[in-house]
Amino acid sequence: MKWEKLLKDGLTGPLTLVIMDGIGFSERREGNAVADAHTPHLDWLLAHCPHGLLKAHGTAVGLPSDKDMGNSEVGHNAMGAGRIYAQGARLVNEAIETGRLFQGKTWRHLMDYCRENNGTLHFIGLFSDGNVHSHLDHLRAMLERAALVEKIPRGRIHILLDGRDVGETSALEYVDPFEAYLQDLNSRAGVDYRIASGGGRMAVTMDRYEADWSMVARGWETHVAGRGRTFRSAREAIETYRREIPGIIDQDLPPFVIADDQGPVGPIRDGDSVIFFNFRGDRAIEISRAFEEENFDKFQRDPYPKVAYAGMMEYDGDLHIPRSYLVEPPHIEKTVSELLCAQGIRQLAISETQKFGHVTYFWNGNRSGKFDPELEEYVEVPSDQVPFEERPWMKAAEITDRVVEEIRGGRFDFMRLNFANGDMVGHTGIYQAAHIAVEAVDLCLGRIMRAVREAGGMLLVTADHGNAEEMYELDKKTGEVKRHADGTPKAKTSHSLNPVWFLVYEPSGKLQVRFDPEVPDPGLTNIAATCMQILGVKPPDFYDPPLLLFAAS
Ligand SMILES: O=C(O)[C@@H](CO)OP(=O)(O)O
Ligand SMILES: [Mn+2]
Ligand SMILES: [Mn+2]
Repeated sequence: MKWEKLLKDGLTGPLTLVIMDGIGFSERREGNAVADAHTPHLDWLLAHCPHGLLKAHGTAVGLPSDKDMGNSEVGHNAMGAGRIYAQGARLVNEAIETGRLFQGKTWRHLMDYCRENNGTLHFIGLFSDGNVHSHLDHLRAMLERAALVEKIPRGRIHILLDGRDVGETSALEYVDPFEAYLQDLNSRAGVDYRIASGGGRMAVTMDRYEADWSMVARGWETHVAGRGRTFRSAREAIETYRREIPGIIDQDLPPFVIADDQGPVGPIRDGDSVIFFNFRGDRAIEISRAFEEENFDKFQRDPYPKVAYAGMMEYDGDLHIPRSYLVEPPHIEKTVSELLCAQGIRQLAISETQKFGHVTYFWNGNRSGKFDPELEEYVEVPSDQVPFEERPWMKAAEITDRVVEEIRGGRFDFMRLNFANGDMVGHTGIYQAAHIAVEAVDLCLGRIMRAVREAGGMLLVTADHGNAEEMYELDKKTGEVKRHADGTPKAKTSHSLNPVWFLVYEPSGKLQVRFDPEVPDPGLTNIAATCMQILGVKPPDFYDPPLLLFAAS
């Protein structure tokens, strides 16, 4: 029993932290699947328990500006690290602005390799300015450098269409200006740079947590082999697929290969250099492994060209994936799990596949290993392999089964879990499904509340960023809901800028919990110290302060 502090305060059960992925708070009712859903448990907590709102986007989570929405990586990093770290988006900006990116040995090697082999320079990555996984400004800065300064004669760009961090059918708003930009660059620099292949980010290449390797295999066929349905241009591919598959949104667009009279314009061959320009790791690890691992058994790589490969960042600091990268990632040290392990606190982390790495790898500062296998258990419930609007309940019930069992069993002092529903279903843009997703989470919350009450433990409920509470596009200037010509609202598939709840359920009432009004600008980074405080471990001074006060302490 490690809950000495909890016991002293009169608690007899563990501390449980529920992260409702993508369930933020907004006062707006229209398009708000959280406010609209039947959520008696959330409502009860809001009516009877101490609660407050936390900042979960922008500079509060280490992003370049407050115009940047939150996301799972930065949200879980912030929760687990207890303080703000400058995140990938910001670090890449700085590396480009100072020119450091182009002076490093990785960039030099990529340039030399394709120059010496008379090879082509390839870029693969998420093609938008969403700033969650990538930013087009980074791509353009590298293209410019390669063309004008390095004078690499041939460049090929493999574009993963977004529609998940930006408007759901916005692909052409990126493709058209980019084609014009390439044309201008080609004539200014006397080079031949072209879009070579692509596809929706949920159809090819950007799988995560090994949920579906076939996505990466399809990406390999498309970008590397140059095999697949061919089109004259990316625009033609997008327009054709939209016509053929009514209602399709960008993230799901099938793969396409660009070909001219000579055939595919940009398969990847021996002697080429390849840059995967996403800075975020989860969806970049599998394709990086496919390029780098000699012995690779996830799919047949045909062909497997000999190339110089680099990622924008190191995506996994434990496993060192990829071996070469352009920008140092944030070095997140002394995360809360590590500090709690040092005090012998037994911890469970659990989610389903889609968010498993979020409560482990992201929470632990982008590390895939455990700090102390004796004290920690990580549980992954396999996710369904279906479009999530078809099963909006996802694996919430299975996660809850295990959590309830562990609350009763008393094997852990601290448990953290992530419910994927609000986010994964929110990203589909399908309102009815998001509504059901939120209700599924609330139903499970009720079960966890009961278990916590019976065990005499304590429960914290929060989220990593918003999504399901804002399911319609809003006009940036007027704040009004955007509409199609027929008057129906335009679906929004991305995260939001909204804050998230922090709810405290201490059913015994013995702790007399209240929020500390002195805490300035409460945000996700305050959660780590709050958990430590409840568990009786003094948070370090470099953590942002705990949120709560206890009359009993
Ligand atoms: O699906 C993802 O990769 C992102 C959105 O780009 O969502 P989250 O940050 O919630 O994982
Ligand atoms: Mn998330
Ligand atoms: Mn998301």
